[in-house]
Amino acid sequence: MVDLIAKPRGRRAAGPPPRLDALAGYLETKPAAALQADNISAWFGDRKVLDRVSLTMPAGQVTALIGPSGCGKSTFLRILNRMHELIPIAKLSGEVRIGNEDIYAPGMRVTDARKRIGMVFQKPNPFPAMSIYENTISALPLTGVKASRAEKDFLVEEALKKASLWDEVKDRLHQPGGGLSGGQQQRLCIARAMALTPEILLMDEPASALDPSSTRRIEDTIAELRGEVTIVIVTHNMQQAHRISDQCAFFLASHNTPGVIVEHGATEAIFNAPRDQRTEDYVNGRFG
Ligand SMILES: Nc1ncnc2c1ncn2[C@@H]1O[C@H](COP(=O)(O)OP(=O)(O)OP(=O)(O)O)[C@@H](O)[C@H]1O
Repeated sequence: MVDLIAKPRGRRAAGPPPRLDALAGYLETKPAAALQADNISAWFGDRKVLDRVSLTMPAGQVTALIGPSGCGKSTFLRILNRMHELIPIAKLSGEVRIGNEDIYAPGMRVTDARKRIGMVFQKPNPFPAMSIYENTISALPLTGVKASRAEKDFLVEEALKKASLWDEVKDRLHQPGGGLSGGQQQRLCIARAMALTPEILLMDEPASALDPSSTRRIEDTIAELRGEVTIVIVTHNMQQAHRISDQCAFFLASHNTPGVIVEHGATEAIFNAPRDQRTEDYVNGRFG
């Protein structure tokens, strides 16, 4: 019997926790992992949209991918969790590693990569008729874990707390996820991703469909998750990139050439002392 209480990770639910034997391997300490992309090129059919992009996304940090529309940010993000390969005409070359593990290695199953790399999309996409509770743990079957009711209760509370949603929904966990506001639905999607205890969380413009106060809640949630999970976020909002990220990568695809990273580095340097004129122009809103 494994007692998980001895090895907590993140914030824990209040009250006496249940024994969590079924979740032992699941909840055990998994520190945030670095993500490394090397020489990533991508195509849709014959059209090359990314050209030899390399980027280190340090463990526990927030990396923002910025750049004008169509320069390949979302494509790059989808390559990081093997979603690109779902598109029939899509191809790619290069390597993506979590720690030392190549997520495209022949032995690595897509589901294994997805368990370690959560994703949140631009439009909140909870299952609308499914309860908040069931939404939160809807990806649990992917893990093969057979959790007891008490274990599920624990996991739901834990994940909703990580997504800063618990206090707002704890009294209506069995109501439909579709009944939440847009911002709450997006935090439910973050909870659903965090319920898989990922090492990496990818976010594709997670606040672009939300009002300013919901956007702020998402940013606060990202700040809370920093350190516990490695976050890679695509955003068009330069103030947001500045507020929430530790480092930025500026993507650009000029004159129908494939997207490249023009410059990357610490967020303060990208905003206050960029090396490339194009970066300076972009972060100051002169194009894009
Ligand atoms: N499914 C697809 N089929 C064909 N081409 C695609 C597909 N998805 C994206 N593209 C093309 O790949 C290029 C990069 O698109 P991508 O969505 O990655 O850019 P982006 O920087 O994320 O843009 P945005 O900021 O507007 O979301 C674009 O030229 C786009 O038209």
